[in-house]
Amino acid sequence: MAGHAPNGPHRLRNFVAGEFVDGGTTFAKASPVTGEQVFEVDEASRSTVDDAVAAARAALRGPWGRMGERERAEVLRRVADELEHRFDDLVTAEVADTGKSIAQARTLDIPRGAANFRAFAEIVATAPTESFTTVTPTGGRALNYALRKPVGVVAVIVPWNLPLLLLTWKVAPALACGNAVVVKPSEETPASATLLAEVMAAAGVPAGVFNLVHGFGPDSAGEHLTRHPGVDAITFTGESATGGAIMRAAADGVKAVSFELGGKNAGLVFADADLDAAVAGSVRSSFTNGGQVCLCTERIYVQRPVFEEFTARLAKRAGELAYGWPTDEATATMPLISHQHRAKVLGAYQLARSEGAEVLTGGGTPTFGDARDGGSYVQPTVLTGLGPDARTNREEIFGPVVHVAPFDTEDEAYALANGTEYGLAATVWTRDVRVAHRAGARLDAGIVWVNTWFLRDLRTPFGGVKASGIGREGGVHSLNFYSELTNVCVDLS
Ligand SMILES: NC(=O)c1ccc[n+]([C@@H]2O[C@H](COP(=O)([O-])OP(=O)(O)OC[C@H]3O[C@@H](n4cnc5c(N)ncnc54)[C@H](O)[C@@H]3O)[C@@H](O)[C@H]2O)c1
Ligand SMILES: O=C/C=C/C=C(\O)C(=O)O
Repeated sequence: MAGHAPNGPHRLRNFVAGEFVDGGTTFAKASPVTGEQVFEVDEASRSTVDDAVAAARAALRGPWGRMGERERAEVLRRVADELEHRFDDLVTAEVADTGKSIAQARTLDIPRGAANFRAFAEIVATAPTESFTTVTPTGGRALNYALRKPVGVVAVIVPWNLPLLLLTWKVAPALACGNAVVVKPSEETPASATLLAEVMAAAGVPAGVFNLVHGFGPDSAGEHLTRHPGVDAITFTGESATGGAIMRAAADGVKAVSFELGGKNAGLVFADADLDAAVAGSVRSSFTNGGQVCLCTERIYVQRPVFEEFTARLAKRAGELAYGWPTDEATATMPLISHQHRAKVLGAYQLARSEGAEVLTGGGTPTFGDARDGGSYVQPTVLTGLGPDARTNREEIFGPVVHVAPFDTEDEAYALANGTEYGLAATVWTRDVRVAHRAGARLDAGIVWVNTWFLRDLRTPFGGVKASGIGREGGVHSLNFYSELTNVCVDLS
């Protein structure tokens, strides 16, 4: 990001009321690839968070608050244009923060940023509201219709795995509905969010509509923001335990929350499946982004007649995933986000062994003989041999690891898949259309993919059941969270 004034090389500031501002203290952001510092980040103090919330409130009283839906949609399209204009800078920022491959950042993360703004420009401009004609007690008529109004100041708190994608997935509908936002990206991924602030300014988004505060969770910008009395609603993506902490913080102000949380997602491979597609799809669903996608598969259940073949092929493919620098086009792996997260994932590998798992491939760390040995890499890992009650099969690991086990009947497959506290996504591989539809009905998950994974239509409901979330975002569901409906009842008699 060198040379992009006003941030300057390696220094990432907060963005409040249309200006980049210091935080008082700074923290270091390290590269997951080498462990070396890549950015110095200004941590927002409590008073910076106060200023950001006040700026957002003021913006609601300004021109932004008087714009109609179509005008806001036009602003969103300009933001998308500007994101595309800054495409290469955003790719560089995302790769620097996460160590993900440049090929993935170019094809998934950054294009989805612009797509989120274009999608919600369209959705907000076309979504209808309800209207009912009512018979009054005297036999006359009354007309009811609902008006969408902004919720107000929305706090947006997001994690580090798909930084720009997940941030814009919330900012775009929040702005589409006329809110002002204060966003707090993960302390691990401050860079693309800082560029988004520059994009907002360049696209002519009025000052104060988009504010950015950097920092950590507890006793830092995250907690200051979620406890702030000036915040009207909180939208959060991250771990289920953090969701609990934020819910407690939100309780005092009785703030609306929308939560997209953790997962322990199952893949089901039926014996009639196209096995080539099931293997290739399961490699994607287990190892994309280093397994650091909330939707990633960490448990695969395979119908017994194809269990041996599927498992051998999956393990072979996992062992062949190419290491490389993020800039190498062929790179298919990536480091975990930090040494701390790597310690957690290696602890899970160790736990699996102590529970009696057989390690079919991986299970440790690679060595490179170069600067990457200072990074946070682990080997893609395939495990087998554990029962459904093993902690390895119940607790989210959030790394490139999957456990494979056999099943016999369809009923057993659903019981195994549903046997965790989580319920975000499931992936089903079958050629039987009846099984496909039954799986959709029987799986306790917010999203069921059949013969595919992570295929997204931004109009569809997205979220999790059980510990995987509260509420749905996507399409009109996002509009429902980011706006308040006022029902107007006019007696016509
Ligand atoms: N369901 C989904 O759509 C989805 C998407 C992506 C990631 N995730 C989940 O996110 C997790 C990985 O991300 P992570 O490690 O960054 O999650 P995390 O919960 O540790 O952190 C997420 C964000 O919350 C902030 N935070 C932490 N504690 C806070 C507090 N007490 N108050 C306010 N803010 C606080 C962090 O600084 C960060 O910005 C995994 O569990 C993954 O499944 C879920
Ligand atoms: O890591 C979680 C990925 C979430 C993906 C989305 O929120 C999305 O595709 O909109």
